[in-house]
Amino acid sequence: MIITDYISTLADNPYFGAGFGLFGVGFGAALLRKSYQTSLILFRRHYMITLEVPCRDKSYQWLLQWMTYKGAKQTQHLSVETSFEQKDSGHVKTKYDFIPSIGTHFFRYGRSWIKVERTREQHTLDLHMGTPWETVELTAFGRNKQMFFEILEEARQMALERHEGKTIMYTALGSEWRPLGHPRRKRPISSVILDTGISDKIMDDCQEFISTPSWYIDRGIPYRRGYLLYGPPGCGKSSYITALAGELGFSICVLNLSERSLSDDRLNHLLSVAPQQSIILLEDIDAAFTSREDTAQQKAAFEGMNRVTFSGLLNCLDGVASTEARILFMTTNYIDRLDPALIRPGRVDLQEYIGWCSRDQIEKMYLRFYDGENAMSESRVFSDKVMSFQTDISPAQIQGYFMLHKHSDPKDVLDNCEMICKMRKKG
Ligand SMILES: Nc1ncnc2c1ncn2[C@@H]1O[C@H](COP(=O)(O)OP(=O)(O)OP(=O)(O)O)[C@@H](O)[C@H]1O
Repeated sequence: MIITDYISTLADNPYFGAGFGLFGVGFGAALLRKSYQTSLILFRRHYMITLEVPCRDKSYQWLLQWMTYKGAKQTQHLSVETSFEQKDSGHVKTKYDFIPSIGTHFFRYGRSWIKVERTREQHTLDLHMGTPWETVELTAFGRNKQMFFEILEEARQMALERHEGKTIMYTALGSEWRPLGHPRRKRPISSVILDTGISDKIMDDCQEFISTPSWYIDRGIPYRRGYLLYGPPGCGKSSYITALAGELGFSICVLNLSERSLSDDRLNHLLSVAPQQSIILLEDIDAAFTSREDTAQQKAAFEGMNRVTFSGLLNCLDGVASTEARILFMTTNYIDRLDPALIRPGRVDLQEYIGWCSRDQIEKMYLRFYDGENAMSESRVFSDKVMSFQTDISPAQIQGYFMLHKHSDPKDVLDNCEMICKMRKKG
């Protein structure tokens, strides 16, 4: 009784009525907001698709390029990426690419709209690169993931087309491979003139290796092949490997074993994450390690120079078998300084001496540089003269000499041959 009296007095109280009304409005608004949020979440969950691409992923760079070409026209908020491109004429051109900046952008892709959110974490670093952590998130209506596959594939194709006819050189940065400068134009294999049969022998071996993965896998043999090119400087070891990579459509990952920050673990990691279809190149391998039979004094000179140990390197070379072809090239000027363990079969499967010019090489080099009507006979005279010096001549010396006589008469070229001996051994 007392309670009903109390309620009826409250109902008559205008302040209470107004308060209750306000409470009702607030409650209603909160309910509306909550249900709006819930339905938004449900809508996003069931009717929208999202793709997050972190900067560590391989497709991140492709996607940025894709956004540069597809999206930059459709947004007004841009950041710039400056690059230099060398033309065939040698002229260097500066290029500015506009990438949609950090923030939210809307692009049209086919008939759909996509929201592209590029974010950069101020407090998180990509520890390997030392750069701020970035992600790109794509959001679209619908449930069809196919669109994202198409975008990634388009971005990948775009990246491949940019590199068509080029050889990409990679260098190790932290625990990752990063392109070193711009992709270079492929060097024609015919421009590197080695002694008869050597070029074909290496090329055939590589091609045979690449085309027979199942042969290795069926027999439980690790699917990798090691090559050693040795010989005096300036005879074409590096040039040949570059040309070979171009011919095979491979990129080149150059590793400097003398680098101080390279540890056994990092080397192992780098070898296992090398880009697909790439040649790993360890140049001047003798500079990093000497033969174990060398004197203690010599050993001491190398100890502490870097953190890759000899046994660490051997382990890395023997590393985990992968289904991806691994082609590793080593070069040295001094094969006798190498430890036999480093070049035993399995680590080095094919070794070739790339030596001083033979008569045949000299003639072929002449014909590559001069193509007058008497070039054939001139090339023979030229090679006779060079051979008569009875001294070791490298192709780099011959190339250096021809460069001095770019526009000279053949007669001048033949008459001044002695200059070749004065050229530095490596051009
Ligand atoms: N066999 C060759 N045919 C054509 N050009 C060559 C040849 N050998 C060397 N050259 C030229 O000489 C220069 C030096 O050659 P390269 O660096 O390939 O020699 P290398 O044997 O790797 O020397 P190093 O042992 O010092 O590294 C290049 O410009 C290259 O074009």
